[in-house]
Amino acid sequence: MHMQIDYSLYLVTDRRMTGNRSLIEIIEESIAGGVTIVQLREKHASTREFFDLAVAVREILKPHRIPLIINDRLDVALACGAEGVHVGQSDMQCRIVRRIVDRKMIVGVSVSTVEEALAAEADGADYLGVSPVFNTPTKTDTPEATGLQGLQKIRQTVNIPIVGIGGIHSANAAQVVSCGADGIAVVSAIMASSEPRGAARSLRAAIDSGRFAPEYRSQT
Ligand SMILES: Cc1ncc(COP(=O)(O)OP(=O)(O)O)c(N)n1
Ligand SMILES: Cc1ncsc1CCOP(=O)(O)O
Ligand SMILES: [Mg+2]
Repeated sequence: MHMQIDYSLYLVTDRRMTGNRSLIEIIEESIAGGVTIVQLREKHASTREFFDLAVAVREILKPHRIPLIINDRLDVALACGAEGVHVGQSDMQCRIVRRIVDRKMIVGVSVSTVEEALAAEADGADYLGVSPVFNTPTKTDTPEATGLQGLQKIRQTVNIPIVGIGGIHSANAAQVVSCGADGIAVVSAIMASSEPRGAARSLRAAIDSGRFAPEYRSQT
């Protein structure tokens, strides 16, 4: 088994949003603001570029004991010594990933329905990315948004940790958490912010307030 993972504030990177800033600097700032887990998401990099970047990101996460998750690519995750890999419904299936790696590797799976959630849990997923909770311009090739109600249904169905992703920012993060999510995963709320440390801090405050706001649960 791997160490206990804190999924509460999950940063998913996107270099299209970094402008002239360095990805490493944004990640470091976001950690100072309270990010607990980082996914390197590179949809256009060459394999070599992806690997080199993964090694560099891993170096900065290590002293903070923050797990690195690699999007889509189990080969890159294994090669750079990342703690985990995240796969979606059109990526390598979780049960096939599990044939290759043991329980030490964190495997996350994107789901948007109760059926997908149950299948991923049975296949050995460590956590689920409920995706997308809200529509988002960051990723448009998605199934219909689950909304808070869909997220809640999935929460009531599976026993593994779940994070909400898609259109989440400091004004709605508390609701997502109060619906039972173990955390929120964000791209633009941190990556597109001119102040990633402050953005992460605001998200952290919202997450913490959501944990103490069970009243949302009965409303959704
Ligand atoms: C935490 C988290 N949840 C969902 C996703 C989406 O994964 P996927 O559906 O495979 O889409 P891409 O990110 O690969 O475009 C995610 N990356 N992370
Ligand atoms: C990677 C991903 N998977 C589902 S929605 C999404 C993008 C989320 O981006 P944002 O946090 O900017 O809405
Ligand atoms: Mg994917």
